[in-house]
Amino acid sequence: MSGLKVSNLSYNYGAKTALDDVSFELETGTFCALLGPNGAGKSTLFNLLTRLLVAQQGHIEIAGFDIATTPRKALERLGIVFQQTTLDLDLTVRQNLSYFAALHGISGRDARQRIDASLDKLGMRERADEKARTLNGGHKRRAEIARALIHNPMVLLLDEPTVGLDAAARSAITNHVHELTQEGTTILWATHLTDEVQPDDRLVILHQANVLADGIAREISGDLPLKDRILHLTAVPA
Ligand SMILES: Nc1ncnc2c1ncn2[C@@H]1O[C@H](COP(=O)(O)OP(=O)(O)OP(=O)(O)O)[C@@H](O)[C@H]1O
Repeated sequence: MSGLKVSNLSYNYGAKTALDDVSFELETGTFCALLGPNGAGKSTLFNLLTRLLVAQQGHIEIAGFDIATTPRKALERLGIVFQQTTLDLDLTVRQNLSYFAALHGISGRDARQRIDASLDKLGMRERADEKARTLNGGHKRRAEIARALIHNPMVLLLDEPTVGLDAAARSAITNHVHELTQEGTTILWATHLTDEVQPDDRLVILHQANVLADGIAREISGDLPLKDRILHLTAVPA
């Protein structure tokens, strides 16, 4: 079954083409890294996937629902972690998640159970009653990812979720997010850091509005380290 399907997607800002006939499809439970240098079109793609922008050409299906013709059904199945932190720093982790659950019409015991389950998935249950302000950067991100899981999305988008974090925090987060695929969650992880891509990950490389490569990371790398392969493909440091 298809988790996320992007077909012939194009988007222009006036004369500037940000995406040009972009297509890829992720089976349910796939972890896909979306790699691209600055300006490749990653933010535009994410804005189209979340319907902040409306596609001028092409189609997007989330868990089988077309975002243009069945937007509510499609967006209900989508979770998103933005690049900038959106936690309320004066609330505890649990309060942040409760607020989000309420926005989705989830309350009472159901909300408590979902919050605990989401925090467990990110190894954050013991931090539930700490104020978001007191968390380090890695734990803040983990709390945000847990929050994005409360409504059990089938597809989770993460926009450069590890920016500014140290190597240990980055690795903890990438490992937790990889584990989510075991329950069938489809992940699209935008990054410009090749060391966040694991050899068995699906990898889509975006460059100058086009899909430059799409496949399993180890196969795209071939006999070169991934960083060098991308340099070779784009002639731009990744
Ligand atoms: N509002 C806009 N008006 C005009 N051009 C834009 C606008 N937003 C983005 N662009 C251009 O579209 C192209 C793709 O931009 P986009 O932000 O999607 O890339 P990106 O891969 O997300 O880059 P970054 O990592 O720097 O955010 C770039 O050339 C950018 O300059």
